[in-house]
Amino acid sequence: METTEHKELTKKPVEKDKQEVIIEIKGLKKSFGNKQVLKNINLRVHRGENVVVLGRSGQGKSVTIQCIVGLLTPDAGILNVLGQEVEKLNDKELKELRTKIGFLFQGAALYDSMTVRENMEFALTRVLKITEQAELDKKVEEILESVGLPDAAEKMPSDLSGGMRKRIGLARTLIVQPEIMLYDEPTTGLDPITSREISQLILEMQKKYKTTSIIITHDMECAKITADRVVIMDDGKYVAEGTFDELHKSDDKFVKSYFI
Ligand SMILES: Nc1ncnc2c1ncn2[C@@H]1O[C@H](COP(=O)(O)OP(=O)(O)OP(=O)(O)O)[C@@H](O)[C@H]1O
Repeated sequence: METTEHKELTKKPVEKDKQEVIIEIKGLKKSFGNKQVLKNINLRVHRGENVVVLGRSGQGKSVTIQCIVGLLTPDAGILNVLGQEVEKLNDKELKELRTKIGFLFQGAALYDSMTVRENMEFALTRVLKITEQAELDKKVEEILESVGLPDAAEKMPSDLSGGMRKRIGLARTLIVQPEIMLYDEPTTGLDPITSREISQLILEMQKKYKTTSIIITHDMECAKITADRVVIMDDGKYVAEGTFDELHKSDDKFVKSYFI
């Protein structure tokens, strides 16, 4: 397995009041038929912050991030992303906003018929409109180095292990320099050691590329490694919020149940 050693990074507490708000969600509601999934979601994410969202299955964590990128339309509430109200954007503006947001969903979403290099170059030409080969080569080399797979450029996605696919998926997302990263269960399906490496890599990439991230996970080690702040979602609302350590020490029975 190709891996690199990732040194433990220390997290400095984010001085929230001094930081620009990058994502602001107020009173978000969303129903499907007669099922109200989001009842009242309120969240502010500051520049450079990693916010982890915990919650049982089917609580609407993924629905929330789909609303953030305008893939789902909320029934009520305000969603402000990078200073723009998502609901008020036309198709062109929404497309433009999405180029500033990277997604890492459960399947790493690589094109299987393209090599790793072609996957990266495709993203670069499509989003950043880079066409000069020397610049493409430089960016591909740099990002593969960053994710610890400098020799993977000519490989096909089918030749990669699950952990390597996640790294390459992360590289393909980060290569276009998104301001916001949205991770939906980035460590699902990986063994504990690879999961830890991916969590460490998410933290490392946040520091290096200064992205602002929302990370949905059921993996408590991922939460511990990556989170500046953790929110817990239940019954369509965020019911607890704090640093990982604050929530870990909570006396609240419901919050405690996540840390057993
Ligand atoms: N497009 C849709 N149409 C109808 N129902 C949907 C749609 N998207 C999500 N839902 C429903 O909304 C609820 C919340 O789904 P969501 O995927 O956000 O949960 P989650 O908290 O992310 O769960 P998990 O941790 O299992 O991924 C589920 O009951 C799901 O079936």
